[in-house]
Amino acid sequence: MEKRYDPYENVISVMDKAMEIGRIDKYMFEILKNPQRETKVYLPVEMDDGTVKVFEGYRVQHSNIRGPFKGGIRYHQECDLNEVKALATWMSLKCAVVNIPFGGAKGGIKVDPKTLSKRELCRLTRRYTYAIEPIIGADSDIPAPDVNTNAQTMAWVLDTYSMLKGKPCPGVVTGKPVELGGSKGRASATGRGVVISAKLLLEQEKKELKDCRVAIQGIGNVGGNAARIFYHRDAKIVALSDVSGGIFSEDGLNADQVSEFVEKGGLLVDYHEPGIRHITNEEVITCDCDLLVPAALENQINAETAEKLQCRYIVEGANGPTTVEADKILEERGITLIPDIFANSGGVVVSYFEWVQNLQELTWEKSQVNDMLENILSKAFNEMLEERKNSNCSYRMAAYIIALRRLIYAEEIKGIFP
Ligand SMILES: NC(=O)C1=CN([C@@H]2O[C@H](COP(=O)(O)OP(=O)(O)OC[C@H]3O[C@@H](n4cnc5c(N)ncnc54)[C@H](O)[C@@H]3O)[C@@H](O)[C@H]2O)C=CC1
Ligand SMILES: O=C(O)CCC(=O)C(=O)O
Repeated sequence: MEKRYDPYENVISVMDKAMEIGRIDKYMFEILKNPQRETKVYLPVEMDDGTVKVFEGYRVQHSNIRGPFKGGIRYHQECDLNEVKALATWMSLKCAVVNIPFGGAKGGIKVDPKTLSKRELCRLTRRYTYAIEPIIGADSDIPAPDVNTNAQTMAWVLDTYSMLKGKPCPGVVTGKPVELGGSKGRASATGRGVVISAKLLLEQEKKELKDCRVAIQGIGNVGGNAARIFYHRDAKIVALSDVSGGIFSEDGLNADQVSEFVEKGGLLVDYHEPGIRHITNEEVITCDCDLLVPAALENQINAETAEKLQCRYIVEGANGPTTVEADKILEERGITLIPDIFANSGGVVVSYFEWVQNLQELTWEKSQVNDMLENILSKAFNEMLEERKNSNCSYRMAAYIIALRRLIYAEEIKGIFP
């Protein structure tokens, strides 16, 4: 029986194992285990009916050893400090494995955004920005979108922060609308990175995307963009899901059509088309496919579901979708997995490009952004392959070993004491 899932315990336990496999001295582990700063804020917000509700918000800054803190903001009813700590730690590891000059952070608010009007969400976002304003900034900590937040949310953060500073500060957030200094290609970057990861993995296996039957859990920013790109590269999308459930078609789904329906506010439970059948979210994870992309929340591939998987490959679009117990089962069952800290890094890589464009007051073309993203991911993938050979380990262990070595080296040369 699997014990209660704790995302922070999960990431610490994977770090521990990677240090052993990579023969990394553990004297720095205590530092990396703990975030540099945890901030909790209480946010009074006036509701449309005139009542006041107080929401709990967080910003955890795990490490800025390799560059300014960086990471998204999540709105979710189950979000808590522990989850945000795990997400912030994954950000430090992610930026290190693809070798971009950022540290790791994450923010969140415990709220179900579906229960708020657009004006209430705007007021909540502005209040949160006001509360964390002293600890964010283009040279200190740069938020971005995550679950249930998007370019509109980032526009509100940017506007509130700029008002407080008395000048436009585009570099304080990434993933903002292109019209406000966002980068072309950022909205689809995480999904694009997932597809690039799948392509790089399949090349190792002497296979191609066009021969692949893909199932994707979550059709939001990451899953929806990945689905469209897979579809346009001739992979067959057999299953897609959102919070309401999943749809399956042996002949393949038209990802453009389904995404358009979802982008207009539709739920998949209401999506109907000849030849599709409705399935549960667990059935999406365990359906008959070659490649599974979890792109929703943590703890989806656990000891229970891992035994039932029918896929051959997993590319983790979500952060932390797989538990430590499940990882063991996947290895025993010969299911190959590209880990979140590499597979979903496309978002933060293009966030880095956005930040560089903002600081230099430049705008780059989408083709340039996409080419640079592919170059960074290909280089980091080759480093993972090399480490896999040297340490005779999984892709997850290889990614963690590379990231931990980089973080520890930066700690060492900086020196611990001021
Ligand atoms: N947005 C980004 O750039 C990045 C996001 N990620 C990670 O990717 C994952 C998804 O994030 P986004 O696509 O941005 O979020 P999103 O809010 O745009 O989409 C989330 C999707 O998951 C579905 N979902 C929610 N709860 C679910 C449940 N219990 N079961 C099944 N599906 C459920 C939603 O209906 C939606 O389709 C998260 O783990 C996030 O941390 C990672 C890197 C960057
Ligand atoms: O684009 C970013 O800065 C971070 C995106 C994010 O939150 C993530 O990679 O999990």
